Amino acid sequence: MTGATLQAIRYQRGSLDIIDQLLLPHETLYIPISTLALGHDAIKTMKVRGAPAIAIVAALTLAVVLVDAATAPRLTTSQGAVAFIEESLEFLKTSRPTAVNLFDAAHKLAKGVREAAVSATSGQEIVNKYLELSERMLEEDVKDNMNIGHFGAEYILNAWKGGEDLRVITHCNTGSLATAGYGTALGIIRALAGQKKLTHAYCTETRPYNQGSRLTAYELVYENIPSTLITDSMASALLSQNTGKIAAIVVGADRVAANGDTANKIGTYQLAITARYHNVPFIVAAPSTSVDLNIDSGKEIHIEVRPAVEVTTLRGPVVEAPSSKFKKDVAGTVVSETIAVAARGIGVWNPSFDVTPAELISAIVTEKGVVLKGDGQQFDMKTFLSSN
Ligand SMILES: CSC[C@@H](O)[C@@H](O)C(=O)COP(=O)(O)O
Repeated sequence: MTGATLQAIRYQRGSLDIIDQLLLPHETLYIPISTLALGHDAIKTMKVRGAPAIAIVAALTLAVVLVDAATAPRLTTSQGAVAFIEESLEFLKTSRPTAVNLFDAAHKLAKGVREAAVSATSGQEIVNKYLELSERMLEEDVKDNMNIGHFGAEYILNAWKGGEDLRVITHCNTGSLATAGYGTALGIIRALAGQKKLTHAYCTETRPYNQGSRLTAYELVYENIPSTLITDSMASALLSQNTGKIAAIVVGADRVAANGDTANKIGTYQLAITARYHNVPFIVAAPSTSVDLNIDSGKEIHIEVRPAVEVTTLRGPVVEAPSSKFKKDVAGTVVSETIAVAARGIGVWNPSFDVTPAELISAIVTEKGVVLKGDGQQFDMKTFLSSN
């Protein structure tokens, strides 16, 4: 392990840079996010992605904009500043619909500045409050992930009866690139590897956007964690050929309903089904900011449907080459190559997420601890979160 994890988000007061994840794994390029439009576009086009990272980039985009515009007439009064913050957050919320973290962060930030406005005498006080709240979110996400890593590793090790050879499978990307740092499901893998308890991690390619092969594989290689890439369709074969060696399938979440139903990257549901068939624990790792207590079940989750081009092509730079060899557009921005992999004219369905029923989930690991099913074989996220 290298010790230092990748930093997808670089922030200091007044400036925000993110790794352009569309260029990974071939190019690690930080791009500045200095306006609401750039922040919105970075989330919508998936230059940054992953539920916690989306929320933090949205929150910090507005922090940067507020520092830049601190002397604007609109921000001089506390009411003007609150109105600007609320409008900006509403705009940022339209970037992607499924991960609840964005909505949770926007709600908490708007509530925080509204409360501050009761006694504030200037717009600057409101801006300062916003900066304090949004910067705290960045710090807390890393801490939360480390706790998820700790609790998840402990849960897997306690449940594992298979001896020294402990392997896990993960899906999509839930690591440093998807969060403020360390990661959720990948944080658990990181914690197991750090304790020298992990023999091997398998990551799925995660079509159509390939977060697994492009991002998770990159993080696993970067961290020197013994690992193997499989295509999504190989998971059942892997489980059947490694009976007694796979300790768990560990995934992240974009939204967990009050009953534990979990929306996560498309393909998660079929992994949960195969985990049940092969009697392997299926573990969801997510911060409490991914839990949506406003919805009783996964039926209420809005699933984002993304452009057909993600399915009909393989995106991303196609050759490993120094940045000078990448195509650039007129503005000098690196442009990804695209390879068509489908017959022209075919119809496409591209839901970005699916919902795994709570019934198929063994445990939900949060920063507050591990949520297990009660006597009725059901999760009660509300009771767990209010009592921990
Ligand atoms: C810690 S990230 C958890 C999830 O957000 C992750 O598994 C996922 O589904 C990401 O989807 P993406 O479409 O890449 O934003």
